[in-house]
Amino acid sequence: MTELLTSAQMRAIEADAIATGHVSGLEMMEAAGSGVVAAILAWRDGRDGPLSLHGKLPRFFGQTVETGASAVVLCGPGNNGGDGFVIGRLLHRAGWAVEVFLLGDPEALRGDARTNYEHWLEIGDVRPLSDCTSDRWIKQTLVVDALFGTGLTRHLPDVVENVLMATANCPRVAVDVPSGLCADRGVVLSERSLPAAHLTVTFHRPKLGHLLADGPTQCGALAVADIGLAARGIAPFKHDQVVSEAVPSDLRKQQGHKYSHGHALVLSGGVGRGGAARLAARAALRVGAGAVTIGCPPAAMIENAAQLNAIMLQAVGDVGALDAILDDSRINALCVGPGFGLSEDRADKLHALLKSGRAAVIDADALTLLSKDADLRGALHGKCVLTPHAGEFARLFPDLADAMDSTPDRNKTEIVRMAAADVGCVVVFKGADTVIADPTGTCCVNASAYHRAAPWLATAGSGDVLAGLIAGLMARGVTPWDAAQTGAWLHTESAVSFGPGLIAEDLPEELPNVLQNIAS
Ligand SMILES: NC(=O)C1=CN([C@@H]2O[C@H](COP(=O)(O)OP(=O)(O)OC[C@H]3O[C@@H](n4cnc5c(N)ncnc54)[C@H](O)[C@@H]3O)[C@@H](O)[C@H]2O)[C@@H](O)CC1
Ligand SMILES: [K+]
Repeated sequence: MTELLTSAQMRAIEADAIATGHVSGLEMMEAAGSGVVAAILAWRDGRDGPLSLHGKLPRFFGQTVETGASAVVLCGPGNNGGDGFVIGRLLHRAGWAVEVFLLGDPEALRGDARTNYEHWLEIGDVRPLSDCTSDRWIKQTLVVDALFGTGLTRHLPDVVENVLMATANCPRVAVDVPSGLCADRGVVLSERSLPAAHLTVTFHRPKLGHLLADGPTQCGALAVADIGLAARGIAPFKHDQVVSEAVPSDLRKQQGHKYSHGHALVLSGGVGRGGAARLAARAALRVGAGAVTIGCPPAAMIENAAQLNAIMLQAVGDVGALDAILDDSRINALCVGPGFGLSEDRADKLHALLKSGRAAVIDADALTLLSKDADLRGALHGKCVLTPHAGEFARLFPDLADAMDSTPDRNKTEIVRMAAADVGCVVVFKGADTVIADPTGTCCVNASAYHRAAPWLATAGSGDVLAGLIAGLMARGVTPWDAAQTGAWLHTESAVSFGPGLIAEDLPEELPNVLQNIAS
């Protein structure tokens, strides 16, 4: 499990390591610079570097050893700039021609950044960033972006934006965070569309901003370098302060008959609206629920019967009929929302499902019903999992959605934690950066990014499959939290494994390959 840190947490870890004498700031800065240079050399030489790399790097297209390697290092006024001076020195030692530019007054440099600035002055000079004009970049020199890291607090100055725009055609390495990207929220603090880095090398742990929102696009590929803190992990943070990357539960099946693996009931909409529920039901069955039943209005029985084999079918006329089905105590997980409809009788049925107290995935139309009806919302309980996309989230939690868009220090993970605490159950806020939280503050991110990027997952019916996966896992007895996290993880893995051209029907069919890979 990898933890994702905020800037403040990274600063606290560094300060604690320094205060306890574990490592000095100067040693960390040297290790940071050396980690970046190791990654640059590996990229240039087309070999696997010493750092594990997330995502794909393009072939290095700058100058080579044979043609003479050159780099321009852009340094900022803080410790990110300090890393830049180390990188300049180490690249120079490796035989590169290096030019260094600095934003701001050299006299204002402090601490370890100042020490490394002075070391660099023994090698070469430092010119003002404003001297960087665009005609310098036609040589395809490697650009090292050490302007701002985790200390970025406001929009970029014009001079920085101009230089970043002028580097658009150059191979570019970002130190810790691409300058302009907020390390906590993954949003770009600039009105302009800044060119992305090809490679970002961060330190100790990825930051939230590397995975959220625009982070993956801006970072290019991501590498993580140790700076002497590996043994210190992420202490001293409590579980409700730490965000992890999503990981799957152990999905091996024990021996048993079908009902010992649970029975999921998926509610479907009326005639011509059953596809979404069928997708969810198929995913629930593929992920290992022992039995799956679709409950549909009587008029939709023929349509569904014509499409289903292993999935069972029951007519659900009114709420009384639903209650009768729910009398079967073997039904232990519910999925409601995909193609469900919004009429009044649907709200009554949703109420009956919630009243049964069973594990339940609430998706799509069921979320819209919830957002309109306080009684329904009040019937949510700890075994529910809500799976809103951005629009549904904004309808359910309008104040939180506003705060995420307008409050600089609120990121998606904090917002989803607050939503989960509000409704008292697990919330899965879907997107390329899916964030999952439970009411106790446990939180993880399942990012379809870097080596797990699957843009083809944005396809009709993909959300229905996710709802079915989570319901199927809960039928198997997996807790709502683990089912949400594992379902999201499997959803991405199936999409990555299938590749481009994917449609929602392919996701459940790809699942056996994914399950067999994680079991081996
Ligand atoms: N001991 C440490 O703290 C270590 C820090 N490291 C590096 O240090 C970085 C963090 O250093 P800092 O906290 O100094 O932060 P930064 O170097 O990211 O930037 C902070 C400086 O930029 C100014 N600033 C922020 N936003 C601005 C804007 N939009 N326009 C103009 N000025 C702006 C701040 O006032 C401050 O002077 C990390 O990203 C990492 O690269 C590494 O060297 C590892 C060790
Ligand atoms: K940077």
